[in-house]
Amino acid sequence: MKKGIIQQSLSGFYDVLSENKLYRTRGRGNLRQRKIKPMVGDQVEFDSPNQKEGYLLNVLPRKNFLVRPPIANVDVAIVVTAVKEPIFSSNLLDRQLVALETQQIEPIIYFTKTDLFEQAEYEQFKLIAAGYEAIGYSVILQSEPFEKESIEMLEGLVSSKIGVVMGQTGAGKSTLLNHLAPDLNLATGVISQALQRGKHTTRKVSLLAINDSLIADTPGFSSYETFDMTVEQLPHYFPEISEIGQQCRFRGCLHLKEPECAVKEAVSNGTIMESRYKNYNQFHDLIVAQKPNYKK
Ligand SMILES: Nc1nc2c(ncn2[C@@H]2O[C@H](COP(=O)(O)OP(=O)(O)OP(=O)(O)O)[C@@H](O)[C@H]2O)c(=O)[nH]1
Ligand SMILES: [Zn+2]
Repeated sequence: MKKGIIQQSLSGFYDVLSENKLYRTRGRGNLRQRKIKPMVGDQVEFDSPNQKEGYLLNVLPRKNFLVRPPIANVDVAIVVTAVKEPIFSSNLLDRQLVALETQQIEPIIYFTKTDLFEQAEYEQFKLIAAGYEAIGYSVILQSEPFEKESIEMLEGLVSSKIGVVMGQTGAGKSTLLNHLAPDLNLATGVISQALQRGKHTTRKVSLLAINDSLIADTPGFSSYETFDMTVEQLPHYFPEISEIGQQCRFRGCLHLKEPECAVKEAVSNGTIMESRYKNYNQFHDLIVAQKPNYKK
């Protein structure tokens, strides 16, 4: 029996990376019976009689997983966010950050397309970037497309980790990956050769060996799923609200209409970004609206 990590999944087959070799495996019936659906990033045990193909025997427990993009056991997520084209949406960014917080995945916010800004717009946007940095997130705001400093900073942040690149369609995910690994073709080439198939396609989630990291390239999205959490949980997924909320008068304050709310105070004095608070309120309302269907 061997151990490995699912690198890619396609129509019932799972490509498993194990000691730098790739095996094409299928799930055994016992996985289906146990209603286990293997996903990219899963640590698995498998049998491979002919050193090339095999059977998945077991999926080891996941430390976390994302639904969109579907991937398990991630340490960091590079949230690729265009400042323009597609237009910047703090709402979409905050949704992704909340999803990552629920799974304790460390976000790295990478802002692209700043070159499409006038100088004044760029200066303005710096305030937004600084706002996210103040929350404690790693933020990379490039001034030239994929300049050396930005790429090196990113390399440092993902070093020896399992990561995922996520973001809206057209945000620049593939372009960023190509800059991160100019030898990407080579790396994926090796993998493809072993399986005798063509070049890697980006329509699916798949893990790529980039320097000393494994990074998943994922298809972009244009909308986002509902919130699988309670309104009481939501504040915990906004680190700054969670922290400042400890000073609210009432325990369990949801920072909405309650008096002597430290969070609302922090919004009015500018310590908490207005856009974050607005999005917090909107997510709260969404959770309330979906409550009838909400199952614990
Ligand atoms: N001007 C400018 N264009 C960029 C930048 N980053 C990416 N682009 C362009 O934006 C377009 C979309 O980039 P992709 O890398 O394909 O975007 P993606 O996020 O992978 O998109 P999907 O595959 O649809 O999810 C391409 O034409 C890129 O050349 C940037 O920083 N500045
Ligand atoms: Zn409060």
